[in-house]
Amino acid sequence: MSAHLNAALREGDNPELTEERRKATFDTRKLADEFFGSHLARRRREIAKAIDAIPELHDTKPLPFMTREEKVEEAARKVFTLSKHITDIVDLSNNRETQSLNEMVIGIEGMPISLHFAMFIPALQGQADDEQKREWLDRAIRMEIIGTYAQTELGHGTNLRMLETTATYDKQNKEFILNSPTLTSLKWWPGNMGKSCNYAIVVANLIIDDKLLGPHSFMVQLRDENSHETMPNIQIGDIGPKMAYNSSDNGFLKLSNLRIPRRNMLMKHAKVQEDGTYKKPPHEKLAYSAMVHVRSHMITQHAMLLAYALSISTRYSCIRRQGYIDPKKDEVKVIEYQTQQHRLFPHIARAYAFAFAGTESIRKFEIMKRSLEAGNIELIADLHALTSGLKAVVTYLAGQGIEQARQACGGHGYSMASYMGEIYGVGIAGCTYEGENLVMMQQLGRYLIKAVKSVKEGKKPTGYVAYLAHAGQRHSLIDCRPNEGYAEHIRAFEHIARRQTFRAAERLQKYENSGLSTEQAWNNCTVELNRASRLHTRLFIACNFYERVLDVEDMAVREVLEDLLHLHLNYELIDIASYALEAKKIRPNAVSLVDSWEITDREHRSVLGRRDGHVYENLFKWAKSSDLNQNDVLPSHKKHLLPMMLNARKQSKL
Ligand SMILES: CCCCCCCCC/C=C/C(=O)SCCNC(=O)CCNC(=O)[C@H](O)C(C)(C)COP(=O)(O)OP(=O)(O)OC[C@H]1O[C@@H](n2cnc3c(N)ncnc32)[C@H](O)[C@@H]1OP(=O)(O)O
Ligand SMILES: Cc1cc2nc3c(=O)[nH]c(=O)nc-3n(C[C@H](O)[C@H](O)[C@H](O)COP(=O)(O)OP(=O)(O)OC[C@H]3O[C@@H](n4cnc5c(N)ncnc54)[C@H](O)[C@@H]3O)c2cc1C
Repeated sequence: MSAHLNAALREGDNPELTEERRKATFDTRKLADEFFGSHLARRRREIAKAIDAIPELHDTKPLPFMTREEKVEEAARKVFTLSKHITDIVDLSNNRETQSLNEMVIGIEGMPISLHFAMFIPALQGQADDEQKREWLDRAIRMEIIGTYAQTELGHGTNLRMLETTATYDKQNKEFILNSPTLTSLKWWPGNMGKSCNYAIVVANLIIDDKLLGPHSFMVQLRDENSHETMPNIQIGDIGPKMAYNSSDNGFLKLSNLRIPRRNMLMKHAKVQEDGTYKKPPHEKLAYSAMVHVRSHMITQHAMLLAYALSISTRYSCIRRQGYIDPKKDEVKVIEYQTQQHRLFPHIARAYAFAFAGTESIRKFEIMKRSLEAGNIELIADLHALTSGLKAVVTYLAGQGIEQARQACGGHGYSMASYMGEIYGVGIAGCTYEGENLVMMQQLGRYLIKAVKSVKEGKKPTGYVAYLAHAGQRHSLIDCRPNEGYAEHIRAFEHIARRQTFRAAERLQKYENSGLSTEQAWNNCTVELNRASRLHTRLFIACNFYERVLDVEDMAVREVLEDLLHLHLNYELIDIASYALEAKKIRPNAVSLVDSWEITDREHRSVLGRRDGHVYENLFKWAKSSDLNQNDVLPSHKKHLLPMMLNARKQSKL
């Protein structure tokens, strides 16, 4: 078959999909280059090819058929196999390459070293001093040790000021005594802490001479490096099955006056001298750096989860024929229904918008990290505000999009053969971890209120809040391209976001003037404030999408991205209205838009989303491979239900 715009075109595919792919108006590889960045797009193809050639990296059976224990073992088996090949396949220092490898081989259900790479190593990089990096970071990168990040407790996850785990400095012995004083102080949730990790960075309240100094990070050995048995003064275990992520052993940890050397407190920022002298960090929140790191990387990850769901659903919508538009003709592909298009296409636009926003948030994080290395803490507040809002808005909207994509698949979308249940379960976990969304929105709310206050003092706001300036001084976020198409949409968006932020600020001021305490006044308007934070963040996403599209050189790719941008801006602005015209324009490119994500069957693990479109025959094959079908009569049936029925028949004959 001649080289085609849609690189997914293959001999032998379901003709329904082939027909769709022939409609492509752009080169899907060029769009993949825009979505991932050309380097990562190329590397993902190379990684996928490398994995194809290593059978022991493939799923031994579909994950949904595995028990929890089998899942944990399968993930561990693959991690072990990967450790023998990983340096031939990826650049270990490239977070997005390792993330792609992880998602293609292990999948999204978690694995014994996900927290190791997601938080343990970043926390060491951000908070260990040079000597501590030499002692632990190098070993962690070589995977000689496996770590996690243990901050959340049974009783507290959001309110870090109230964490109960204590780290009391014993000057005499130059040691910290770590203790879980209450049941609610048990560390609870940390990924891979139950069974897999042998180290953890434990966040505990530092106490020196009875003075409480707040949360600090401590390196704690959980298990013997050789026997992997639990260390003395430690009780540890798995917290049990979750809604999803069940290849991960999220754990609990009880510390009983465990003694660790003074040098086990991470001392890049805050320090404790041998005599107990405490040196404050240059910024109190530097200890929170690992969370900001994950939040800045979650945006692209959740854009990818949304892309998984939409790839599955859009391809399936083009092979599924159901019902008629013209009763005199054949049953139509469900993608032809306006309602199906409005269910999918705005979320396809969002997946691109979120991916572009995510690239920007990672870029901003790297800039902040470099300026921090140079001793400059100025960018911390801006990045915290940006990543708090993006993490909350993108995880929530991506979750909504995944669920719409599932529903668009009808009954088969509800089968785990679609894999949608897992994608959704992992997607919405992001609404909770790394800071519950409504709480993170309030962090951005604080930032916006401060911006309004400075505008009212006559100062000119800059950066992402420039649009809050008074008319006349007003700066639009798209000032560098004021007259391009859609600029009016952006200005309308800025107007709505500005109005909401000032409305929330005025309401806060009114409550404060009425004599309410700051906290009470704040609580009374958090709904308005969160609305302002949501609009501010969605404005950022829209502006970033606008800028990215206008930078695209390939005209065919730029045209389809402009179609998506137009749909996105209208959808965002009206929020619920549908735009048939735009949807029609996108319709011919629907499959090619999702093919451009180049998500392999191995990666999305969905029978419905198969690239070749051969769904029904494979759905039946999938069902037949269920464990439950291995015996004609289930052993458990023989043990329980059969005797029950035989007894019932005996009884009825008496
Ligand atoms: C799919 C693949 C998956 C890939 C795998 C991913 C796996 C991930 C697994 C999950 C891991 C976890 O969940 S780890 C645990 C995650 N936990 C969390 O995120 C906890 C969330 N809670 C918090 O972060 C905090 O409690 C927070 C809500 C910010 C409130 O903290 P405080 O009370 O200390 O601070 P506040 O009083 O609110 O604010 C005081 C000032 O500090 C600033 N401030 C607060 N936090 C800041 C920060 N991080 N950086 C900079 N500045 C900060 C505020 O802006 C204020 O500035 P001013 O306004 O100027 O005063
Ligand atoms: C899959 C998964 C993996 C995780 N992995 C880790 C890990 O590796 N390491 C780790 O340390 N933790 C981990 N966590 C824990 C996670 O970080 C916390 O669950 C999260 O921070 C939320 O805190 P919480 O559970 O205390 O929720 P809560 O704060 O109890 O939330 C309950 C409700 O209270 C509301 N609420 C709380 N405070 C406020 C407020 N100030 N204003 C308004 N509303 C408020 C919330 O919005 C929410 O609606 C993980 C969690 C999950 C689900």
